[in-house]
Amino acid sequence: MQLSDPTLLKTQCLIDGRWIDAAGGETIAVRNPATGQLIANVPSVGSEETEQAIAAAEKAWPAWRARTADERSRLLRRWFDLVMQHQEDLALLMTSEQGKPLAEARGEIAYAASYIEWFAEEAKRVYGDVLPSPWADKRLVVTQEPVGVCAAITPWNFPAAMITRKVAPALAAGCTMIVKPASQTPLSALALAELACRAGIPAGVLGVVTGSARAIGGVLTASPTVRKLSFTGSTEIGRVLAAQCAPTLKKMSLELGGNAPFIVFDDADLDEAVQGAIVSKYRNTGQTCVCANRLLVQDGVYDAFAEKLQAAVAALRVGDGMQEGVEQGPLIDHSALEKVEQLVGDALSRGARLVAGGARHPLGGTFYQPTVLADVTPDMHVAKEEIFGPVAPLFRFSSEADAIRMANDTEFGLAAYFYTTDVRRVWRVAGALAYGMVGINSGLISTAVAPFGGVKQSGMGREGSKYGIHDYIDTKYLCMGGIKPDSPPVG
Ligand SMILES: NC(=O)C1=CN([C@@H]2O[C@H](COP(=O)(O)OP(=O)(O)OC[C@H]3O[C@@H](n4cnc5c(N)ncnc54)[C@H](OP(=O)(O)O)[C@@H]3O)[C@@H](O)[C@H]2O)C=CC1
Ligand SMILES: O=C(O)CCCC(=O)O
Repeated sequence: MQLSDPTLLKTQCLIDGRWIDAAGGETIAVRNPATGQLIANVPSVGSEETEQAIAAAEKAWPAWRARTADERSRLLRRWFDLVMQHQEDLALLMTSEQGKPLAEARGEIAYAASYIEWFAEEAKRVYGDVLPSPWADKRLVVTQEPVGVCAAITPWNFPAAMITRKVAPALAAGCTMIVKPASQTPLSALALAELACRAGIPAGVLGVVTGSARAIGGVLTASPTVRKLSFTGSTEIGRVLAAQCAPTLKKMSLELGGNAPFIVFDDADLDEAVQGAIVSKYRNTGQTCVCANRLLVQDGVYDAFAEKLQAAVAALRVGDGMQEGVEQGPLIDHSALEKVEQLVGDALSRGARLVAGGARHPLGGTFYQPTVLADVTPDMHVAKEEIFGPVAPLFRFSSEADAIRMANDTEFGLAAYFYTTDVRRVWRVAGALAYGMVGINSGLISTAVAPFGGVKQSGMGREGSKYGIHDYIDTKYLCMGGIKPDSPPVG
């Protein structure tokens, strides 16, 4: 990996504006999932360093919140500019540690930067309110205040965007934040932090700690100083963190697992639906929480859709993401590969039919062939579990009511998609789907301007959009008495 700016390869944690190693010198190895090669070692810090990061964030908070929204906005804007100036280096770092194709990594850097830009703008739009008073001698005012010291725990599948989607609104609102990135992809987080420092974000306002998830997570969740935790990852760990945050009653944003239905009705434009399915299912080699997990296809177009999808999947180029033209990288690690293998094996053993792929890729390592399974039924594990791999299971349905029942038959409620050309059906189905986000004739829904988040076991809170900053704000009510009865009324 040849970076134009080699100083972006940071291998230390950021605490109180200083780059530090673990007190005991322990490290975590970061490897390229496409080659298995060691890229770098980063510190494996524990509770002591995490306490220091919290103390630094607490110390930095009063001055940071006291800055005007415009000042915070300008610093964020400078950070955005630097991220975009270093897009290529950041993309190279990401592909090296995460495996996604370079074109997707470049796209993720622009996507990550868009959250910084968006919240730099939103920083100036956190409005209070004046309420009509029920008392002649009192004025009622509502102010919006930063919640304080925040923490973020982020996953490996979007090593940059999941960080900026949390840090940018937190900093815009006047909070400080400590980030614990996934151990498999810390380099993107550290490079972003380096650029935040260069942008002039003051010491302590942003901290990054890498290391033992349990130790760091334990301290962040137990600390009464940390007033909010934002987590993206598995539902299983989300529940653990929610329990750990309960004693200190922190605010929480949880962006957890999904089991997205992708419904194709008889009246859909099939070519558009296939294109949408490729984007939704195979983006990041199927490793996103909004990836289509169950493709529900109506009787009348089932065979035609399967055939077209098979052809599109056969054209996908698998390989090392560093190679130009590659569209499918490796899975993140061997346990992800084994999970995908087990899910496919279970489906085939219960009567699913193989349409494409269905095995490890000849490239070896953690590469898996883009796969399509037909005749999949609700008793198979793929119907219930988040696949997190390049496997598209096709289910058959006959009526709209069946499709809605099958789509909602899951504990998850993050994203859903459907394809139809009937405008009345659009409104009926969109209203009936129990999901936080619905793509209609679109397989790609993510953007910084829209609220991202789920219902049911997919979590709580919204990220991005005008709503995203509210997760970092406390509403305060001021009741001002003693106003002379002849003062002019307000509100
Ligand atoms: N919603 C989403 O976007 C994601 C969903 N997933 C789902 O989860 C499955 C497993 O992936 P996995 O990476 O293990 O996801 P996890 O939920 O285990 O990891 C996500 C983040 O949580 C951290 N973490 C793990 N355990 C703890 C803990 N006890 N306390 C505090 N932090 C913790 C991880 O740290 P560390 O890396 O150090 O372990 C990482 O930073 C995937 O197959 C997929 O189904 C996974 C990633 C993202
Ligand atoms: O999988 C995730 O949790 C990240 C969501 C990616 C997106 O914003 O589309």
